[in-house]
Amino acid sequence: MTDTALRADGLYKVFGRNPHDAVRRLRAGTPRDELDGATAAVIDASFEVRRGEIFVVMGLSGSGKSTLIRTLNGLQPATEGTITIHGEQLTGATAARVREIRRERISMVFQHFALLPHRTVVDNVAYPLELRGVPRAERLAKAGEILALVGLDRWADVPPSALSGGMQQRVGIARALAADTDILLMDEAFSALDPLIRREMQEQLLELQESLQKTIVFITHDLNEAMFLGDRIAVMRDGRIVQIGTPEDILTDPANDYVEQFVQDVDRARVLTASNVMERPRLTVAEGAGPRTALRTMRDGYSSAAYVVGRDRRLVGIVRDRDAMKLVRSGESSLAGIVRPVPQSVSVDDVLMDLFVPAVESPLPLAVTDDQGRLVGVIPRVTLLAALGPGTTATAELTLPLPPVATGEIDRLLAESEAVGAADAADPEEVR
Ligand SMILES: Nc1ncnc2c1ncn2[C@@H]1O[C@H](COP(=O)(O)OP(=O)(O)OP(=O)(O)O)[C@@H](O)[C@H]1O
Repeated sequence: MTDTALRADGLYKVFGRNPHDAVRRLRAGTPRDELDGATAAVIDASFEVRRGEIFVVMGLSGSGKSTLIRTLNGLQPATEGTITIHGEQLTGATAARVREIRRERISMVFQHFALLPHRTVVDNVAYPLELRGVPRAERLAKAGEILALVGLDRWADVPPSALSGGMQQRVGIARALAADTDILLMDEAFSALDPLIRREMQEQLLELQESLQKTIVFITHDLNEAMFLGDRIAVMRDGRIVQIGTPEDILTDPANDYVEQFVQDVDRARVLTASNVMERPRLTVAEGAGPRTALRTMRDGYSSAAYVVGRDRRLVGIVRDRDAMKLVRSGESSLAGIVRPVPQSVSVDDVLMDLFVPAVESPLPLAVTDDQGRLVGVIPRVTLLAALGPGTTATAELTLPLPPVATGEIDRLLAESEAVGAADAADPEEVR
């Protein structure tokens, strides 16, 4: 089994007169708007969607998204090119086989829910199973389970019209899940919902996806939605895919001016993660180092505190300049007694939106750790603000809660302690 659930190669969909001739002309370089009598809705689309991935197709109205999705599920034949679903070619299959592939492999969720008004919620969800001839008791049991999954089990026996828009769309999703196909095609599935409900639905979809691991092709004209949901995003313009990439790729490295203009309005705080903006940690002291080394590091970094890292750069704690000074005064050679717990650290995958509170509460540039607890980066507050992109004007680091001890004072103390022959417990490891 391959890891590719769905793939398109050189796909064209042209409506109107002489579609194959139009494809030939497009290939020869004729602009799309000079194809008299023919509309090229999808032009030379090639991509693959991996199993378990949310692949978003994003573009303005008329860019060809709906046509692409209808071609992918065989509702309308491609003009040229191929579509492969789990290794089987859809393009070129008989109409009967296309219907079978669709039934077994692909479910759709539509913008306007497309529920059956005279059936109860549970019967709507059970409908795809009914089409497959699953006995009533069995399909109702399965539908009930899925309704519980989307939090609608209490509403099983009412007609869809008794539900709010968001709840109706959850029924639509439940129906698609009941079909138990690997691939879900979602066409502007949340676009008809109020913004707050829409946000909730996006979050719920991601939650469901964590456990279900479906292959989802999600169509939207909303870039924020695309960025929030997509593992990868294909940006369409005038029938062509102009860029395919992760949300971070598209935000930080737009392929052309068109994509760049699009991403200007993106809510970066929901897209970029700590790993996208973190810097190399500078203020670190090895766990085995002594208070004098720690003090020098803090003095050189004009900081009142530093991170302490152990073997493999594991984040161990934090030391403060005042505590280190006390140790030096008392002739102590090990840092161990003054290492405090790190008040705030974040993970590489946390989105910027979740970093603000920790950043405000952190006495040092925010520590970023990987899943093994290693210190892999830090985020100064100014970097966090700058990362929010156009319009942010912050130019200086905010003041630390506790200002560092004056360097002159530290210099004096270090000189005095050297004069009496004090030394740190161990040579500090090289910490980069
Ligand atoms: N059945 C059809 N016959 C002729 N032209 C069509 C047909 N369906 C779509 N088109 C044209 O193909 C182009 C792409 O339309 P499509 O609906 O795929 O875009 P879209 O990105 O989904 O836009 P929207 O979000 O408005 O639906 C448009 O120019 C549209 O007019």
